[in-house]
Amino acid sequence: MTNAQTTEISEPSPRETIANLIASIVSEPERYALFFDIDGTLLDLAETPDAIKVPEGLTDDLIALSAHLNGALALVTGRALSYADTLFSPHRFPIAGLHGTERRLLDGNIIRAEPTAEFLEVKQRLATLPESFPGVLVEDKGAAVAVHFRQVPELANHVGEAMRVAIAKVGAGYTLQHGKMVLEIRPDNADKGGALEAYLAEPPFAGRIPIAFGDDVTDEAMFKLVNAKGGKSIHIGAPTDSTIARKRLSRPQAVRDMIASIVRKRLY
Ligand SMILES: O=P(O)(O)OC[C@H]1O[C@H](O[C@H]2O[C@H](CO)[C@@H](O)[C@H](O)[C@H]2O)[C@H](O)[C@@H](O)[C@@H]1O
Ligand SMILES: [Mg+2]
Repeated sequence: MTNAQTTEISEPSPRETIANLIASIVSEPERYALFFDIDGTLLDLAETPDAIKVPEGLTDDLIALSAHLNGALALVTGRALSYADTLFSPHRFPIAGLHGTERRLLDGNIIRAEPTAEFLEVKQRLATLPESFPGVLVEDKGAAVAVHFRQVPELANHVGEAMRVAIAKVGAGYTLQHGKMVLEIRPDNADKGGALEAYLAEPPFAGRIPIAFGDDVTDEAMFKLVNAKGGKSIHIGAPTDSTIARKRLSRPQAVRDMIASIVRKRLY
């Protein structure tokens, strides 16, 4: 039977939960480290990798939020680090690219994966895939390669088959990464969880509670680490999406609104 007491101790609504989190980050910034995925989290998804838009004001808001956190804000993306840098240029955020395979260190040096000869050969062959499958798009990311079929979803099975053949040819040291209308071959020696762990071992991130935002399969590794560390994992997407994240925002605009809200509350 429901009574007044059960009502009082009921869980806060998702909106209240996010509002409480915003209030905590505003009032106690020294407690938190924030980690953002890029595509589908900070930025709306687009038809092709190069068609994404960084909304006006987002870079400034991220810079302000980073300053509020004394620098404890990093981007953790499947994009190549060098490409991710261009999105927020000339600012240089701490960034882990290629799903954690590349990472800029505090001193500015970048840890990178060295592609094997086998990988480079396979990448070259994959570049010709659009000749057999028009509409498929091959994204050369240096030490990784992505094959997109967002514009030709009916070719998903053909891309899957081509990528299974390709990964078998590449051999050890690489893995097949699933994503949104994309399959990638990337080094298997790292993931986004490992990137977070590495950041959390360094100042200004060390000793802080991690909060991670992500929308895709690759972000589950960050959520796993964050959940284990008692942090906050926030999935961007529908309530029916399969995720181990414990909180949810519906779309990238909601993430941008949350960032703007922290920044404005801090300024006023
Ligand atoms: O980890 P992320 O920052 O989310 O990067 C994941 C992949 O994002 C990009 O592909 C996705 O976004 C494209 C642009 O919106 C979209 O056209 C594509 O269908 C998505 O899969 C990027 O191109 C990949 O390299 C990233 O791994
Ligand atoms: Mg994403």
